[in-house]
Amino acid sequence: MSADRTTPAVDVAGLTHRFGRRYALDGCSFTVPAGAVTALVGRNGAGKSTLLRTAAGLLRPDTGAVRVFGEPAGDATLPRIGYVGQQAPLYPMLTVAQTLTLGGRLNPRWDAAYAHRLADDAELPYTAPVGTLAAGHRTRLALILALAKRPGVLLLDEPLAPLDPVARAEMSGTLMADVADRGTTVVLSSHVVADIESLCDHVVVLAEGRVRLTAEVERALTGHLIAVGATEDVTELDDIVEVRTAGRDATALIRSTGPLPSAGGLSWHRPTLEELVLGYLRAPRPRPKRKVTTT
Ligand SMILES: Nc1ncnc2c1ncn2[C@@H]1O[C@H](COP(=O)(O)OP(=O)(O)OP(=O)(O)O)[C@@H](O)[C@H]1O
Repeated sequence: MSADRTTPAVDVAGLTHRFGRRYALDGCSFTVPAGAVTALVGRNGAGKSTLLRTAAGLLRPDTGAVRVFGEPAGDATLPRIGYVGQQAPLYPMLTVAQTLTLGGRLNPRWDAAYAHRLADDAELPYTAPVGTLAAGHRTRLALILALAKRPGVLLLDEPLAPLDPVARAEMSGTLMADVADRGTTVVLSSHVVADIESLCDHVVVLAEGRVRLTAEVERALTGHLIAVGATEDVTELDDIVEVRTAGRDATALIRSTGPLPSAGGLSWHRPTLEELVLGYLRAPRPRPKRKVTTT
């Protein structure tokens, strides 16, 4: 199944979800283009897992909706979704081989040859019970189950975190190949900017359950500048996302699509992805607009 590139793979509209009185998601809206890799970035507790679970149809939001290829996320979209949560959902008593067999029984579009190729590449021990596997092997098995299901969208919650650097590179390569060969859409959460840099075309930054930035990576980088200089000059600038001071100097992330300025007594450069993401993660929460009352 190739991705339909005219409809967003995932359309998140006004998503709000509370656990008790705490807002895990607070009016999140963004779209995920089909056939691309989108990174969901945010600090601990920002709402990434809640968002991915909602998109997977495993959690019903209080308000708002998620559509997957135009259909409301839920039972009907499950066959098109490969979801791997942080706690890889595997049966510890089953062996690797039995787990792959079960994957084949549960998923109508199961690609057994692909599953075995990926398991061979990962050097997974077929006869070992899953409960005895190292954390990295368990994660790879969970990813293989999701990939061999041949989904249209892969929703991966920190998929690379438990992997060693070699396994990380191998798994990244597998994901990239799946995207290139089959047009699979991938949404993955991560804290590691290097992973995002090497894998992702789009980025969504979440903070306190709200979307702070949603953009194509290249466009986001060319749409911002970093200014460094005397605090009184830097803080005068327009469109500041975030500013940090150190002694009498300050560094600011600024929204600007213009060329690098050469004057003004400041030093300017385009942000790296790390500077951009950190700027949005550290930016103060935008204040709610004041109501204007007329008499
Ligand atoms: N089942 C739950 N019951 C109560 N609160 C929850 C539950 N799941 C998440 N939360 C709360 O919702 C907020 C968002 O959590 P979530 O796990 O989505 O964040 P996250 O960005 O994935 O964090 P991390 O990077 O640490 O995994 C947090 O305040 C968390 O404590």
